Amino acid sequence: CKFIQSPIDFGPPNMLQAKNTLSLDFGRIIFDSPSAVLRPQSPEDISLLLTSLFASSFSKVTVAARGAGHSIRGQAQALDGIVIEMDSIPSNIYIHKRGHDEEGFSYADVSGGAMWIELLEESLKFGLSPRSWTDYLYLSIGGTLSNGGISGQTFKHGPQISNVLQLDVVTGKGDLITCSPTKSSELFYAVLGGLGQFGIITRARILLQEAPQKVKWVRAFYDDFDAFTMDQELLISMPDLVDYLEGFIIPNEPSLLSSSIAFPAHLDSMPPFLSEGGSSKVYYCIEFAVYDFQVRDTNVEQVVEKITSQMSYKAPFIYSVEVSYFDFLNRVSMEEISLRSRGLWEVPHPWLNMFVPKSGIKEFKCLLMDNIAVNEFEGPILIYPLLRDKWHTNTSIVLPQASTCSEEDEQVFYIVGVLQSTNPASCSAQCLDGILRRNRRIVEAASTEKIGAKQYLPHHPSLMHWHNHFGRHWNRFVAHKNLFDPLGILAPGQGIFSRIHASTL
Ligand SMILES: Cc1cc2nc3c(=O)[nH]c(=O)nc-3n(C[C@H](O)[C@H](O)[C@H](O)COP(=O)(O)OP(=O)(O)OC[C@H]3O[C@@H](n4cnc5c(N)ncnc54)[C@H](O)[C@@H]3O)c2cc1C
Repeated sequence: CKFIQSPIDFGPPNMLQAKNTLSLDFGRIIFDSPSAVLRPQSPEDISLLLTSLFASSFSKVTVAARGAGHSIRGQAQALDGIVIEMDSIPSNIYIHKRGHDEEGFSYADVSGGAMWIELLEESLKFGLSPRSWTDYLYLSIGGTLSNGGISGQTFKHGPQISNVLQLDVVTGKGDLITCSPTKSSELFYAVLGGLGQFGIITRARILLQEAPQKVKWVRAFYDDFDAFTMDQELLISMPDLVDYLEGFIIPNEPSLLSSSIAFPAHLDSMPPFLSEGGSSKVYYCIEFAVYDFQVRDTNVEQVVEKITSQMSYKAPFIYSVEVSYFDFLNRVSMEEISLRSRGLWEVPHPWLNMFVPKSGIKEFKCLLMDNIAVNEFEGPILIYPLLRDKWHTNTSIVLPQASTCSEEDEQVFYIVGVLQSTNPASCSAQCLDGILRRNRRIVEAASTEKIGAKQYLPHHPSLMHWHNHFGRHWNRFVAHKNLFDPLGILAPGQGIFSRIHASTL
């Protein structure tokens, strides 16, 4: 890249000509090109840029922080604006291991642009690890904290945004602020799950725990949805025994095989996907794990036996393997390698993720299955329960409102991830557009009071839809925008707020 004249005449020095890759993301659906890219060397570079833009009366330049660019709908893009490549700031991982007679926690200080895989590798050197994960580790710290960060540990430890002790943030005014639950707490909670709207995370302090050596990883199959969800809810009621819980809908055999690449068990005696009458059958799979700390006096086999003896899976279809903790957490990278080798990684991904109240999960499943072509569906469909009290209500993330039922039922809601890939060889632009329209129909139908679902990693077509998405939290979200990024400079790719001139304030 060559240095070019920056779109503002007083910006920091590392402003470069935008590269084509900056208009690309994992979704490959939106391709908005910026005018320039900033590769900061420090948070101060970011602060200088935003201070300059904020002070400029007539600038309409927007700024998007880009972590790993694994968004689906252009959320880290900035049309004609500036993209900040967060990985250009050194990862600077500092691990604090709590001493035996010391109060407090072990934690890691890490740059916002570092990837979770880097943090895992570094913390393991100290026998430590973050508690809460995403399934895929090549995502940036700042990117997932701007959304939520969920995986099979979330029922036990909460999402990644519940496992942060402190943040350094550059606001849309250019102020560089250290915040925590007790210091500048409004900014701290606003930024967590805040879709990049209030500030750029340049450093995060992440809670760590002792890392296990090994993991016992179990998969059990069901052909009955009620039995499947009942067992999932049973497992999340046993956090002393279970360390991780997820689940899948398996629409067809290739879907099972492609989601089993990292699971080194022989699945040769799988249940048949065609019923005797010739119609296709759908299965459900619970995936749970028990961590093996080895040094502790626990027999992991006995723990697994205690759990499985209470489950109602379709016998004999249960499989278990033992893998290292690192391989378990990094399991999706094996799928990435396989998909890349078949040219199926860098393809459009019309993904849809929804939080669904327990009271509406069966109806949502029927809505989904009525709308997808079961035989042709490519990619996993994740579905697993989460517990509401593991999420701080002050953060910006939107959870579903439970409409009816008892207090106990309101505690549980599900994440459903429809993680579809489309192969351009068999799915044209028109076909992709059809899937996006279908997803929108599902969102509309599931957002009614009857199901009461909310999108995770949301994308909405209009301000009115965003208003509905946030519901009773909309006013708080707008108030935070006015406080921390009043000119609407940050994260334009989310499509929530418009950029305004300082002169119109
Ligand atoms: C293969 C794959 C697997 C995934 N698995 C999971 C999963 O298991 N659980 C889960 O919760 N999510 C998952 N995701 C979704 C993922 O968490 C989000 O897409 C996340 O935003 C990706 O992080 P990123 O670094 O790529 O963010 P980007 O796409 O770079 O950015 C996302 C948004 O955050 C903003 N942003 C980026 N960095 C910062 C920062 N430092 N400060 C403030 N704002 C910032 C951007 O401007 C943008 O608006 C997965 C995505 C993929 C592609």
